[in-house]
Amino acid sequence: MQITILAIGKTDKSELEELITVYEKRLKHYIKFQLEIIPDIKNRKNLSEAQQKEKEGELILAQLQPTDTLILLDEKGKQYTSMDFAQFLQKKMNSGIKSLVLAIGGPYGFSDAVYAKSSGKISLSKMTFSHQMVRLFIVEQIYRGFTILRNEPYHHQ
Ligand SMILES: C[S@@+](CC[C@H](N)C(=O)[O-])C[C@H]1O[C@@H](n2cnc3c(N)ncnc32)[C@H](O)[C@@H]1O
Repeated sequence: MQITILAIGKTDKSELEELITVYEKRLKHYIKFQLEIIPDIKNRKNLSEAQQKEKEGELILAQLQPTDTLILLDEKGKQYTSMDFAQFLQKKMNSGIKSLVLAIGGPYGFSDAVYAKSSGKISLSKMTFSHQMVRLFIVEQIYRGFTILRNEPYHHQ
């Protein structure tokens, strides 16, 4: 299985980005992994919030392959402990799917079309985080999940 984090927004040279790269590199020892960034829409000042969400939704859906299983990072989604999230990853691998795509939305979240295409929603907290922080948190949790599955000394209960 391959895991892709699909995110709307900018890449920048912030300290967060550096940390994301650290976990990205670590994760690649366990699984095929990629972070795919869809650049911000240009001229979005002319768009209403609904129009921007719609357009971002089209860009997200255009990236998907028929073999992708799409899960959304969404504050209204299901919350997991890290142990349960590790089991979630294991179950996805056991199910034989080729590709798990974890999507992070833009400033106004996901369009209805994206929700309709998704197979589930995961919440990292009831609080709202910036898309950049969500990138870091999810990549660290995926890494943590694999260390749990391998019984490696990273996660302590
Ligand atoms: C700035 S937030 C958008 C918030 C927007 N009000 C919404 O309804 O989703 C940008 C993206 O970060 C992700 N995100 C933010 N907080 C999250 C959380 N607590 N759990 C999971 N994903 C989150 C979601 O993918 C969201 O679309």
